[in-house]
Amino acid sequence: MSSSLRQVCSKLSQMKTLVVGVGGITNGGKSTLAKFLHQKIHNSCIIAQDSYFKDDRLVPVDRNGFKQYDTLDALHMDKMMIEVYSWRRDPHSFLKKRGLIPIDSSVDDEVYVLIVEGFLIFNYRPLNELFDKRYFLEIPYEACKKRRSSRVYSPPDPPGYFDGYVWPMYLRNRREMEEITSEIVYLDGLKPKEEVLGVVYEDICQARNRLQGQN
Ligand SMILES: Nc1ncnc2c1ncn2[C@@H]1O[C@H](COP(=O)(O)OP(=O)(O)O)[C@@H](O)[C@H]1O
Ligand SMILES: NC(=O)c1ccc[n+]([C@@H]2O[C@H](COP(=O)(O)O)[C@@H](O)[C@H]2O)c1
Repeated sequence: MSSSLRQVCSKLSQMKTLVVGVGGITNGGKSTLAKFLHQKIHNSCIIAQDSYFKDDRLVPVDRNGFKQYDTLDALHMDKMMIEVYSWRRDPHSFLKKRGLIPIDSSVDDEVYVLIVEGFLIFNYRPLNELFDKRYFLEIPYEACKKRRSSRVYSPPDPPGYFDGYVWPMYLRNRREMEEITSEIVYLDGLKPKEEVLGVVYEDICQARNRLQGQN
């Protein structure tokens, strides 16, 4: 192996990484929390599951005529995993390519933090097994229905979609998630934002400090 290649390999192996999952119910506050963490944590970035929805023409309807958006089949999980693996291979270059750190910066000792955000991130086994920390935001039926009614998706929710499709799918997906994973920190998404964000931030800082202290 050439000495420059050896140097690169050594730098990569020195990089300490933390993969944080921010999952939860629709409108539970996932993207609010993920954005806050990204703003506060140096060397962090977000990969959001929402960016991987398939084109509407590829999403089938169920027997009630509702578009089946709330399943893993509605998402390009293969493409999402390519992004995640790309970060894992070399987080420093990943951040540089996305303009999140200066192009001429060199690898530093700080932990690189990947924040993966989405409503079905813990249901997809190849992704779920990569998390060091898992957070799940939950809010009750009424609050969820209210928040969802003021959000406009593309395509927008048709009449009856929440009760006829979104809520039953939430219950089903949550059951499936709990069958495959147990190490989840549940968060009450009705609590004031500052409180929810503060608790998670402190928890991640502790995990990061522990990692940083390891040689
Ligand atoms: N703790 C909270 N208390 C009250 N409203 C919140 C809280 N967290 C998020 N929200 C609001 O709920 C809506 C959905 O939040 P968002 O972060 O987009 O949810 P998600 O990404 O889970 O769908 C937004 O209007 C947001 O401002
Ligand atoms: N982004 C899209 O293309 C799209 C389209 C239709 C519905 N949705 C909805 O997005 C929800 C998941 O995202 P949130 O957790 O951000 O609400 C799902 O409940 C799904 O019904 C998204």
